[in-house]
Amino acid sequence: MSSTIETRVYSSMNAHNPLERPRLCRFSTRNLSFPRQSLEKAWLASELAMEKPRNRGTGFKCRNCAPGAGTSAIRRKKLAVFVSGGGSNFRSVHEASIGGLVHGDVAVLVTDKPGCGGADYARANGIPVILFPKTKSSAEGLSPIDLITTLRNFKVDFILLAGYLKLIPAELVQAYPKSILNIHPSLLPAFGGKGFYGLKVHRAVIASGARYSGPTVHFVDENFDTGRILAQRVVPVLANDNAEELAARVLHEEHQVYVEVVSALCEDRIIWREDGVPLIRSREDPKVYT
Ligand SMILES: Nc1nc2c(c(=O)[nH]1)N[C@@H](CN(C=O)c1ccc(C(=O)N[C@@H](CCC(=O)O)C(=O)O)cc1)CN2
Ligand SMILES: NCC(=O)N[C@@H]1O[C@H](COP(=O)([O-])[O-])[C@@H](O)[C@H]1O
Repeated sequence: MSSTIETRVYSSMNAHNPLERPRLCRFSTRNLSFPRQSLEKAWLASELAMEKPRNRGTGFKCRNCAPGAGTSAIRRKKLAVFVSGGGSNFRSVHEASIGGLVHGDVAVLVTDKPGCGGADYARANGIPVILFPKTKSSAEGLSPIDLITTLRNFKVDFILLAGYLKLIPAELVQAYPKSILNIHPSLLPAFGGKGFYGLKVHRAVIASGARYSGPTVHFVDENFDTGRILAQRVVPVLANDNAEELAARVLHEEHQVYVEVVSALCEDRIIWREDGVPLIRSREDPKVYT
């Protein structure tokens, strides 16, 4: 069996231009820590995504559209989720998608750790897994431009970072304006930025004497954790908390708030205030924003 997979990569602008000659990409399957089939599946799904857009019924009937707008079908969105670890937030969003709480589908999982729990969950659920970024140790990873092309081929609308530990490059941020979210386990802008991830965040919160903490969902810009804040939840920091206990309390809230935010995102209920602050329009009462 060849140790190379060749596939076509179209420019992100003309994915369907029959006249465009696609670039030939070769992916070595040697030393792949995840089965060759995953990569083939990713490219096959990518090809299928280009040729046969999935038709998932007539679309979502919006019960709470602005008065006079009547019911209008809202297109079901396509999501890419980026993980580096266990993937419990990814799992929460995926389960909400299957359960009907999120009007979207996870089209692809992107990771820098192909052996992580999130990647295992994706493979077990038939979701293509893509390795990003390309590094010295993982030559099979995609370059930013190839990742963008692949996401376009999957028709991805929104990117959700969920415990992804690498800096998203400016090219990707610019290719998906106001369309990349991240969940961070502290009340930003406190305890964010380079070096603040996982238990390190909770250790810093406890050491600071802060009495409250909680998750922040924010839009992603070119820097770590400086994008516009969209949602937060608050939990108490107890006097005898250790980092693991606080992490578990915050993570429970993360699973709730990320599903609520992604649900709003997929139902086009995010609006931008004139000062640039994003707000979520209530599904129950369109006059209420949080
Ligand atoms: N362009 C952006 N990329 C990413 C953002 C972002 O807001 N903008 N958020 C992070 C997620 N994150 C916090 O929510 C975060 C992740 C990782 C780090 C960090 O310091 N990473 C280390 C490397 C860790 C590793 O590879 O094991 C580092 O860069 O030195 C800070 C914050 C995801 N990307
Ligand atoms: N700064 C980024 C960061 O620390 N993200 C955090 O990593 C964990 C991933 O858990 P999960 O893999 O079970 O979703 C979550 O607590 C998330 O907030």
